[in-house]
Amino acid sequence: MKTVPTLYEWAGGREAFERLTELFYGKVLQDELLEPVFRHMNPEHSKHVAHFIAEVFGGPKTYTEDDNGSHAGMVRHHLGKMLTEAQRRRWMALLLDSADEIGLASDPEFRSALVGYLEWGSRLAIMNSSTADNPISEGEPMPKWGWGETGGPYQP
Ligand code: HEM
Repeated sequence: MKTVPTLYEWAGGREAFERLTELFYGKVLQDELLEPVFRHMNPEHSKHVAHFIAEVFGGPKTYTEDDNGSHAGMVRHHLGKMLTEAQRRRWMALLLDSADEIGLASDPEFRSALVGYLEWGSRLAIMNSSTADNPISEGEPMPKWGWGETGGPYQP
């Protein structure tokens, strides 16, 4: 039986995600729509986001174990930020430009999974940014993303 690699393995592991977010947040700070919301980001921000996505994609538990993060903690960073759809679209565009520029795997299957995850996560980030109440409780597991489908319609 063939073993299916995780998205994390396919992408090239931790280093690939760290390169991706490093380039991306450099672009963000040059962008007129996004710079105002990221101006005061933590110096570890880029690494934390890389580790979050890597863990969701089946990599090691770096975000939850070494960075002291959690799913609820990640969501908390977005609460009350009042992010807009225009900012989300720019965020997506710059992240996908960065993926191309670092030469991240560009096969249709990987990119479909990557874009699917980023669309899902970025839309939730915008929704969460318009409330003060965290919809995710402490202790809830990290999301998991693989090669397949999301598995059902949106449930509020
Ligand atoms: C898949 C989508 C996303 C993921 C996985 C994600 C992940 C994260 C993580 C892990 C943090 C905490 C970083 C830290 O510990 O320093 C964070 C913070 C933040 N994110 Fe996101 N995010 C996503 C989408 C977005 C989008 C679309 C926006 C805005 C357009 C956004 C805006 C922010 C802001 C403003 C912060 C706080 C920055 C600060 O510390 O000042 N995020 N995000």
